[in-house]
Amino acid sequence: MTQTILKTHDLSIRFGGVTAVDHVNIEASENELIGLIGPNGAGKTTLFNLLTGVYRPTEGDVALFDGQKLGIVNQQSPAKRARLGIARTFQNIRLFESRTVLENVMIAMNSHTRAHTWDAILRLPSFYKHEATLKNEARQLLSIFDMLGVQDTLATNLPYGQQRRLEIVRALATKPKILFLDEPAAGMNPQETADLTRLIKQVQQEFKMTIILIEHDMNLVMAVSERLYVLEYGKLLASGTPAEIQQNADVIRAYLGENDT
Ligand SMILES: Nc1ncnc2c1ncn2[C@@H]1O[C@H](COP(=O)(O)OP(=O)(O)OP(=O)(O)O)[C@@H](O)[C@H]1O
Repeated sequence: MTQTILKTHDLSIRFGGVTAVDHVNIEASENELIGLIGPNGAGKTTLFNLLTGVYRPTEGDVALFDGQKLGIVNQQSPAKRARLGIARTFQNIRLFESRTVLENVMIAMNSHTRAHTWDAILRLPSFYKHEATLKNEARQLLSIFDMLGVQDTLATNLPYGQQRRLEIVRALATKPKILFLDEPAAGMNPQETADLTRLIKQVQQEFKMTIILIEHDMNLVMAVSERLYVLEYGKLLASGTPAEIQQNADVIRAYLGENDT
């Protein structure tokens, strides 16, 4: 039986007069791949910011489970949230540009494993052992993403599509239980998008993690998602399988309305 790993209860946030997320109730199970779609300004990124604890809700909450209730996301510090198993990528790329690809991944791992500061300062044997283990794990991750060949390249010198992939590798490096991807295909060319579609599926299968993604590329989101939630004006408009959503009259109207403007 699949276990619920995340569940929201009447999740809402208001900015002045705008209710950007309005009493949204969603849930995700272990190893499930969920797409979050909706017209521009529907509240998708704001919902992500609530789910990952960046924003505090005006009303409602986000609970995480691991067989039992782990805690309410927005009551935890960012470090505690990472330890609860949440990782995300952002619409705009946030890499350490002047560090190599390998260093970028190792830094992400290190922030998660919390290397012992004194070991590092004193250069104790345990420091070198820790460093070697991290390097090994980082290289394994890069190899899955076909990026071992660029491990010594500075992040800033990578082509755009590879920078986006590196962001996903960095998020995976923290060994999350839930991975949030905010428009991972934004700005990618069709070939890069096709490669990414395969990779997202591969990550879900190999790492057995829950993935929740926002994506405007309908081919990608319909190809990878097992279930979709559709937002409109901050409210949940529909949920269902890709086939159900593609035939949902309310969803078609919401998207056609967007194209009319
Ligand atoms: N910090 C904020 N302050 C005020 N209003 C905000 C803030 N963040 C979002 N909003 C408003 O909330 C609504 C939802 O915005 P959001 O960015 O979440 O939509 P979205 O579905 O992610 O859009 P897009 O697909 O264009 O990225 C919009 O009306 C937006 O202007």
